[in-house]
Amino acid sequence: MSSTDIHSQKILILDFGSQVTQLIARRIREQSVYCEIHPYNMGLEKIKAFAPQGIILSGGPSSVYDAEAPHSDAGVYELGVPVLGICYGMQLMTSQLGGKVERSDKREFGRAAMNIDDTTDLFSGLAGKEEVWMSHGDKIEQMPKGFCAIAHTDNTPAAAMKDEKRRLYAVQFHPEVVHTPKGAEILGNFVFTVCGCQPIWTMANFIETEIASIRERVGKGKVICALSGGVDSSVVAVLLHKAIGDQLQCIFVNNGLLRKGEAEKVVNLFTRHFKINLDYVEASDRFLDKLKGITDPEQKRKIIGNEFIFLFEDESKKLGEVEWLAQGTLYPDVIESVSTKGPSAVIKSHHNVGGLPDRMKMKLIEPVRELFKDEVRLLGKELGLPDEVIHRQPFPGPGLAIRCIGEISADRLEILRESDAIVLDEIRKAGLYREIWQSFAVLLPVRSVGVMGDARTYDYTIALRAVNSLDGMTADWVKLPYEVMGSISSRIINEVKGVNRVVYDISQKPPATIEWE
Ligand SMILES: Nc1ncnc2c1ncn2[C@@H]1O[C@H](COP(=O)(O)OP(=O)(O)OP(=O)(O)O)[C@@H](O)[C@H]1O
Ligand SMILES: O=c1[nH]c(=O)c2[nH+]cn([C@@H]3O[C@H](COP(=O)(O)O)[C@@H](O)[C@H]3O)c2[nH]1
Ligand SMILES: NC(=O)CC[C@H](N)C(=O)O
Ligand SMILES: [Mg+2]
Repeated sequence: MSSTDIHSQKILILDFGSQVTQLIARRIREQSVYCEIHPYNMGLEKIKAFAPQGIILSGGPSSVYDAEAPHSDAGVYELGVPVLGICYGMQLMTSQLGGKVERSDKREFGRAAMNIDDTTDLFSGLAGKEEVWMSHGDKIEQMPKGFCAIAHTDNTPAAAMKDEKRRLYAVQFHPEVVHTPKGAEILGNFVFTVCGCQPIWTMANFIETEIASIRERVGKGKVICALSGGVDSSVVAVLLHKAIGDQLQCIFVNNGLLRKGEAEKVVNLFTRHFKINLDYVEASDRFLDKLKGITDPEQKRKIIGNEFIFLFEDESKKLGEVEWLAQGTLYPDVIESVSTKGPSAVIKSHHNVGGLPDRMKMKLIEPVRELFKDEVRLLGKELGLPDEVIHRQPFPGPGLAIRCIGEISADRLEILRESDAIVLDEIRKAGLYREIWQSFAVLLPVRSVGVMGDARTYDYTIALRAVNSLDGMTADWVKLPYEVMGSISSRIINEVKGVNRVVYDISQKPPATIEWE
């Protein structure tokens, strides 16, 4: 093991269903302290076993006085570990420790000016007045015994409170959102000053620890990694290669649904630059044959997902006994599967190599399952991956199939692939590529009339989609400059045979989704 055990210090966040709980984790990790989010009802024994240096109770939509209000084990206040309650977390702490919470007649939503009455610990280094973000309709009517207010607003006499002896702290505002400019400092004060953590959770330490743990688990065994050239699987591949060298076998599948030039780029980078064992599997016909005549989006997704599985089974048989499968599972995937919100409706079956291990009976290696996307990007940088890969916009596993609305054929895919290349080229030229979460073309089955060189055309329509998002869960369309839209449109219509019209998709997610299928 490495000299610094990066998990020796950690903060536990108990989630009460706030939309911004993930941001608490982000703000703490950014300060090089490890933390994990768990559901609010995590048992006390489990909490003790986790051995956190501090516990944070998140916000949430409920009111503590409701019959159904979520409660965590009140034993958390007796562990001798500092606790910070945020919004609902403050209200819960108040009610569990004998104070009073009531519905307020003056709700506070948005920015508020907060007067700080005590700058010794939680607000150390802050001015007398700071801007904070409030979002609550309940208020602390009476603080529990032992507590004193350490900040107030015009509306809220106890905007923050503490019981210094028991090291219990609470804030009514949200320090985790950017609209609280000093929020990160406040969380830093809690983590460093109150909990006594050290900033040891760095990417360099992370790599060292992961490499040691991968070596220990895998021994002399072989590992297969499905590599798409996207950030997640690329980072996993390079990390594994550092740990176990030639015991790693990557598999890259050309399913005929890739973007222009993609296959060449991926193969080049990994075989020439990183010298990683890479099986390039040309499977375009196999996928496109199965997709012939299929127009239903879910059917397309299922066919592609299944075909990936069959193909990996075939490939792994060729490699003999392979015990391990590496995946690029990220932390949001993990959090979502344990969220307090309960099972959500299936909107789309995301093609998922996650279906693979059960059937193949392989054991999983998921080195980035603790990380957020931008942390994976930092890791990629630390591992020496080129910027081009690190900042690549996400590309879905089913690829162009779910952007080719209606029937998929080699001809229609070619129209889409060429149009997509133009979109990305123009977006890059305008210097917008990195600022945008995803930008791409969608080929519609709609044909319309045009006139080109005095002749009538009856051709397809391309929809242009560009969205910004933090995590793909919600998204907004990008206000692209008119000139950029103009040049994309005229280049596609002029250069791609079969298209005579370009439209721009101006829908948000929700209610729309990012991909059209
Ligand atoms: N063409 C492919 N060949 C081999 N594996 C693939 C291919 N496409 C997808 N996969 C596998 O499916 C996983 C999920 O794809 P996903 O798009 O979510 O992640 P990614 O491609 O690694 O990163 P990004 O989200 O940035 O595109 C990948 O990590 C990879 O293991
Ligand atoms: O690996 C993937 N396999 C899939 O089947 C898949 N479907 C959507 N996406 C990506 O997920 C994000 C959200 O997409 P939607 O708003 O369309 O659901 C966006 O970033 C999409 O590109 C996928 N990624
Ligand atoms: N953001 C929150 O945690 C809100 C908590 C509580 N429901 C209130 O409105 O006061
Ligand atoms: Mg991808």
